[in-house]
Amino acid sequence: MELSSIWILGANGMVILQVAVGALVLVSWLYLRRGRKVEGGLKRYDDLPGPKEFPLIRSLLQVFMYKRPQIHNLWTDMALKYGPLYKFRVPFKNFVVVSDPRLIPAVLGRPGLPKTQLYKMTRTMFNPYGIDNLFTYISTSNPEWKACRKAFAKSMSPENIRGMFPMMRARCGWLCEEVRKKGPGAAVEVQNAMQRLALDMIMLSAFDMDPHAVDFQESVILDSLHYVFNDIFRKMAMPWRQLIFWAMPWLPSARENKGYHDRLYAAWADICDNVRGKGPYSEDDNHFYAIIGRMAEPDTGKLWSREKLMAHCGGVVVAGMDTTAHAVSWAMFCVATYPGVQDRLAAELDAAGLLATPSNPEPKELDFNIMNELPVMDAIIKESMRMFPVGGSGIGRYADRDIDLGGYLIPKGTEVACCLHTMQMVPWNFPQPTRFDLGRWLEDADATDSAAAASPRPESTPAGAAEGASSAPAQSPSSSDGSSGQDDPERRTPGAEIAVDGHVGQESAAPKRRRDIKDQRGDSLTKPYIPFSAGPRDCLGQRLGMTYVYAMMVSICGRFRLELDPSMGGEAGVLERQISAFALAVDGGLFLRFHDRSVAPAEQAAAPAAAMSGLDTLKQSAGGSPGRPVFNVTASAR
Ligand code: HEM
Repeated sequence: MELSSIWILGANGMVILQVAVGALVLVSWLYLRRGRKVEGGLKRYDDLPGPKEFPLIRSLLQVFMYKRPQIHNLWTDMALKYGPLYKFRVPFKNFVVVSDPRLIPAVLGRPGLPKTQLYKMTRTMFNPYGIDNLFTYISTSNPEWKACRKAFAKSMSPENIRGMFPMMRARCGWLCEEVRKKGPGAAVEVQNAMQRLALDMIMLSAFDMDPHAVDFQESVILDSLHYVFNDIFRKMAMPWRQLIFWAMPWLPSARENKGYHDRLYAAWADICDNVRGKGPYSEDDNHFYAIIGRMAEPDTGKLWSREKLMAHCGGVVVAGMDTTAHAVSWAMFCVATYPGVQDRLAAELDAAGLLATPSNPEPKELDFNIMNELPVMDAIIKESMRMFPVGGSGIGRYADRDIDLGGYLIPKGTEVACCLHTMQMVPWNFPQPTRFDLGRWLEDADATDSAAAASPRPESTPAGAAEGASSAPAQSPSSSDGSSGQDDPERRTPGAEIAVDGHVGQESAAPKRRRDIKDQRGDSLTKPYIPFSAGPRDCLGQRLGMTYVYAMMVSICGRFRLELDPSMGGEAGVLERQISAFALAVDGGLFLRFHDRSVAPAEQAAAPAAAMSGLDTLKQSAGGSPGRPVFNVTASAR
């Protein structure tokens, strides 16, 4: 203000002016604040941070401009920018994306939120009648979901899984023999190979049926599933696709679509007939096929219809097969790629007698209990499931009422994404999240030696972190919990009798699991490590799945030294080709070279390069997204 004005106003006038300005500022602030509050003292959804919006299309442009199949990376990149709770709007749909573990109970806990209706679209994978299965029931208040969940859980007891273990071991050994036959250094598309192994294991475990997928027979299930997965994603993006097929069934694409679906339904129906054929079952038979074969309608007491059985049998196969296969594939990728990891693992397996060498070509037979004594393996599996959670862009929930999330009123109808990848790959939950760091899971400091920088993504802390509860969640070092009881970290590792600080019988310098895993208990739903999801809809088969993963990893890593095939373009090439399909996968296949540890390096060098055959993948020629593997074993080499 100029001196002349002071002179005009005088000293008192200046004071009055200052008070007036101050009052104006205060009143405006109070007014604005009042405008931002809604009933109950909550802030408005509109006030959440989030990406730029345009008229009509809102943030749709960001989705199209992003590498579309990498939706998990889009969620994570935005979380790095907008914080642990942000909004994302496209025409007719409002989203919030949550990566603050303290908000998990409100989303995934009890009562939590129902699943998004998108899950219903996966029903076409299992039957043409729109019948639900455990995975597609929307609400936990549905009595059918409750009854199934309770009944099926009995088949996942540690005793049952222990009983299945010899089968798992044999099947893993069988796969290793097939790979050995290819010769030293064979390049194997591991996603396909692990799907074959996992399909055999889940079919044998659940139904006592042997699809012989590891010996590379044609598999209708694998062949059709790939097409059907893609079809579901396409229908989500283009809802009119179904209408076109329905209205014009003579179109070649419509006929192809029907053909794939019909073949898959026939496979599920075959399983149902097998289940029925083995019955009737006694009440104390807790095999999965017996439990499902006894399931009856509560009102009539009649056994489930064939159609309903189809929905549930197919559901278990798909839920168990694809997840397990991709979890193992990612773990193998980590072993092959991150420096020092393979050597540490080899030392641990060697000490346990589980490593093949030229002088000891057949390692000790894998024992169910020994898996609890391999902390490095344990850490590798956990860390790979942190960085590459197969449920990548899930978990989708839906606000069926107005809810309070982190102090914001989220209106009814909002889609609530609890993206596992985001939750596990942001620095406020895991410091240096793109670093493959065994030290997160082991007590010894050396573990961090086997870490490596992994991703081109910046590791910034959130700029626009939502106010209130979501700005800086507690860091969590290690394993998750959930509410089903199965995912207690101690029990999730195979075998009920895990030694948490275990590595029994080794000298004190040996690595140990972190003791603080125990501290996680009692606070189960607020940990950011949730590769099996959390709460009442967490993974029913996580104990079984982890046992598969351990058995596969120990068998394969004990017999082969893994190397990322040069055609993959190194770690960056693989990360670039990640896609959020039904599970987090590598587009076009993940090729690793398998070097037989029982063959001396000099002999390996002299041996002819392996011809790739049944273990390979081809580019999908029709129906699927280009570059995705097909599972046709008759396919020739890439
Ligand atoms: C390493 C292996 C596995 C991983 C990482 C995994 C992960 C998951 C995740 C993240 C979910 C929650 C999905 C969602 O809400 O969208 C889930 C659900 C489920 N999983 Fe798994 N899974 C694995 C193995 C298995 C196996 C072997 C089985 C079967 C026998 C199985 C059966 C199920 C079922 C039935 C559900 C739905 C449960 C419900 O909604 O009540 N999973 N799994």
